[in-house]
Amino acid sequence: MEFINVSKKFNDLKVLNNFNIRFEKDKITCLFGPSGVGKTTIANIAANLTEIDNGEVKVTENAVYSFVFQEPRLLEWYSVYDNIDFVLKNVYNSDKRVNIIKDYIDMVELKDFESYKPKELSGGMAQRVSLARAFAYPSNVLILDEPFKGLDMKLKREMISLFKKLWNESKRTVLFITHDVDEAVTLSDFIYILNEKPAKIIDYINILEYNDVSEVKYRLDI
Ligand SMILES: Nc1ncnc2c1ncn2[C@@H]1O[C@H](COP(=O)(O)OP(=O)(O)OP(=O)(O)O)[C@@H](O)[C@H]1O
Repeated sequence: MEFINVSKKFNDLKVLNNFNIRFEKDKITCLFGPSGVGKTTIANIAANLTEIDNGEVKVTENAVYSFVFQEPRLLEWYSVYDNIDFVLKNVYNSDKRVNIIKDYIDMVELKDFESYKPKELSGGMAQRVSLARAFAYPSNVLILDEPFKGLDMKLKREMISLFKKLWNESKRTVLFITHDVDEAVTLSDFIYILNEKPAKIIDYINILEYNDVSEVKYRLDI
């Protein structure tokens, strides 16, 4: 997926001006940078949720998207099971759905909670449902917009390793937005460091080129 000379303004605010970026297929690419720099705007353009003013966005053919946000965004009146079922209704027949949903509920270790409603879950459990829902959906592009923000350190580490497990079993092109150095270094294959307005890529890191993550952390410590 690639942006070529993309420009986007909100009223008088130029968020992107002739902006170029590339997201590799089935890799995790991180957009790292301060609040307001345009990370969510880039993800929304990639997902075709925001129109651009100028330029070109080349998207994988048959791109299908799923999302995980900071808030789990579950349907309050539905159970854990039904929240996942809801997004799969138009995709699979009921027999197939049952198997997929059970598998994913199992993978996020919520087997005993499938009939619980979101308000009966902890924040971490609710976020696990939203991860399961995003992976259960047959997307090939996954957008993670600060999905671990607000979780304590222990929960964050658990969620990151759970994410890796799910992703290793079912790889997709991931756009991962974060402000958090540890998250960026632990999860990403590639990191774009953004700054300035309109947004500029001030550094690009291929994590695979590093044996020592402390060097990457140093580069992210801007
Ligand atoms: N729909 C919109 N209408 C007007 N302004 C917008 C809109 N969406 C984003 N903006 C503005 O564009 C700029 C970039 O916003 P964006 O949400 O992309 O930044 P971000 O890097 O994702 O920030 P954060 O890390 O805080 O989520 C901000 O100044 C924001 O106020």
